[in-house]
Amino acid sequence: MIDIRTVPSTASTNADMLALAAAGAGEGLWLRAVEQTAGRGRQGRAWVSPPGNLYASNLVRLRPGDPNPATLAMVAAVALDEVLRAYGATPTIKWPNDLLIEGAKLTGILLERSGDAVVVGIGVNLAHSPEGLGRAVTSVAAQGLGAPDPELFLRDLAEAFARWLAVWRSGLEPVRRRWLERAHPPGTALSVRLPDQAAIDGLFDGLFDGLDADGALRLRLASGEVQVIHAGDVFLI
Ligand SMILES: O=C(O)CCCC[C@@H]1SC[C@@H]2NC(=O)N[C@@H]21
Repeated sequence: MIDIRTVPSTASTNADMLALAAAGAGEGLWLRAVEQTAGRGRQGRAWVSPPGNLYASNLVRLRPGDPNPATLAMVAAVALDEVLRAYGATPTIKWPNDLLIEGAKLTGILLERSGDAVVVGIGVNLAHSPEGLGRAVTSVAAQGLGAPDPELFLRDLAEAFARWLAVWRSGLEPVRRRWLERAHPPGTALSVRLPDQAAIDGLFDGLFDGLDADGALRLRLASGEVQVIHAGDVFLI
């Protein structure tokens, strides 16, 4: 059952949802904050969170036989893509889980796990595109579409997420197929930075070669070899 709670301000809805999960909250709970004072991004980065954009976290309780929990980011991405299209935007998905418009970042997805609880945190630039990520950013409003009401947007997103979650539970493949339909095409030039940036081989350039069956990125290197990448930052080049 979908249950949406809204608070005016908090440090991070992901942190709050992890605490709620530890206290026994059930699947389907969403927490939205009008603003966050310590929003969390991927790989330890901050997520600047002024009022006007969507900041929300959702709780999934893993069940035996569920696909790889990391692929819940794909569930979030295809649900977000569907709702954004209903609002008139035409994003492109970039691995692992960014939605972009003309190369500029529109959304962020952060998964955090504790035992059988996976918190799916979602930020969507509805009204503003906060700078400081070191990359191009955009918002729905900047696309000339008007800024959607975050609460109404979240209701649509919660419904789409629940539907795609049920699909995911029947197997990853339909989610993977929709993800690929909405992603940049095969052959797109990508640059990948692995999480351990100090590693001597931490940067790969190559061509997008789809996803493997588990949702990992396939990158075709200049040598022709395909590198399968499970975690990292990906840039369009
Ligand atoms: O770096 C990214 O791309 C992921 C950003 C995720 C931000 C969202 S906003 C709601 C939830 N609460 C957080 O603290 N982070 C996520």
